[in-house]
Amino acid sequence: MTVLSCSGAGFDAARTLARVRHGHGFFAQAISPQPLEMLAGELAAACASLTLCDLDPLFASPDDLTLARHLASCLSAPAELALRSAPELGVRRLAGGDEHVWFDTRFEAAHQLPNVPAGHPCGRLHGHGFGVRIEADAARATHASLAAAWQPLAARLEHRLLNEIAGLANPTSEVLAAWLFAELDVDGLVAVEVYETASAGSRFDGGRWTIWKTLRFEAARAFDAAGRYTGHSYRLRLRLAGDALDAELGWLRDFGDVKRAFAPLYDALDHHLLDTLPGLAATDCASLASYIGERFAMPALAGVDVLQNGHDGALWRKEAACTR
Ligand SMILES: Nc1nc2c(c(=O)[nH]1)N=C([C@H](O)[C@H](O)COP(=O)(O)OP(=O)(O)OP(=O)(O)O)CN2
Repeated sequence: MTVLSCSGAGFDAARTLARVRHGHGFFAQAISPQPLEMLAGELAAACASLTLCDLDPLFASPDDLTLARHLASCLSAPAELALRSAPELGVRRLAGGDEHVWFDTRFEAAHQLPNVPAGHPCGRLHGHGFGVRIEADAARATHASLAAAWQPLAARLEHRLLNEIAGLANPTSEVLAAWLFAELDVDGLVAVEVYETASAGSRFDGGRWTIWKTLRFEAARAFDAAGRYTGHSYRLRLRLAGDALDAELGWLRDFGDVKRAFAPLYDALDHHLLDTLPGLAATDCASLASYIGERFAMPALAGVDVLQNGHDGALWRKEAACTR
């Protein structure tokens, strides 16, 4: 088990790429074993040093990967560094040095889950604006090649009833992510993520699925030696992982089951003073993530993310190497 810190910071800057001069609102996210305050301070300083800069004289080629490498090099511990240069585009540089590009897209479609128990809302014909993230090896794919590879899939999925498509008779997020992984013609494909709703999603990397359910809770804590209080709208992401789906239901575990099983812990956290929670050693995000990870006894639980302000927080992981 391990706990990592996670922090985010943005900067606005100009650059020339493919001879076109333009500007971006970049957003960087770093994940590292450093204490949160140290990671957040170093990332904020690195981003501030690029704020409102012309990047052209600073870098031989101010592309996303070069900037991600630069920001990672400003941190005093090895970190995973993700950089988003547009709402739908970004790169991810893992702590070990692997580099990925990702492209986000969407499609609108209907589906129903035919094997769920009677009365389950997903047994009814309904629909979603499905979010999709395609992530690939940066040495073998580009944002443009990912966007091009998506086009034939978009034509097959957009405004369709997914159950009528070969291979999607039971179109859960997990089945859809694996189907897209098989159907996408992408050199160096690393993973596909599918988001049915803003609060739940699934990732398939060719062998293993991760699913998550995101919840919010509102809580207070004492934040200094004088015992003064502050409060946060915490974002909590519960992650489960496995290398096989339930043969009939086509999922690792119903998102709704994850939420229901978590309800007793949720009730202990939401609208409470965290300092009074029995067994919680400290109220920083790392302590909270560990507390939840150690107490939420759901088989296949792989991770717990606790963010206190949307981008700063801690990631508890059952396996050290896994940040997604
Ligand atoms: N592991 C999976 N569980 C569920 C899937 C799935 O694909 N994989 N799909 C569904 C439904 O299609 C549903 O639309 C989405 O589920 P859920 O997150 O439970 O939906 P809500 O938006 O209603 O959740 P709230 O937390 O109440 O907002 C069900 N499960």
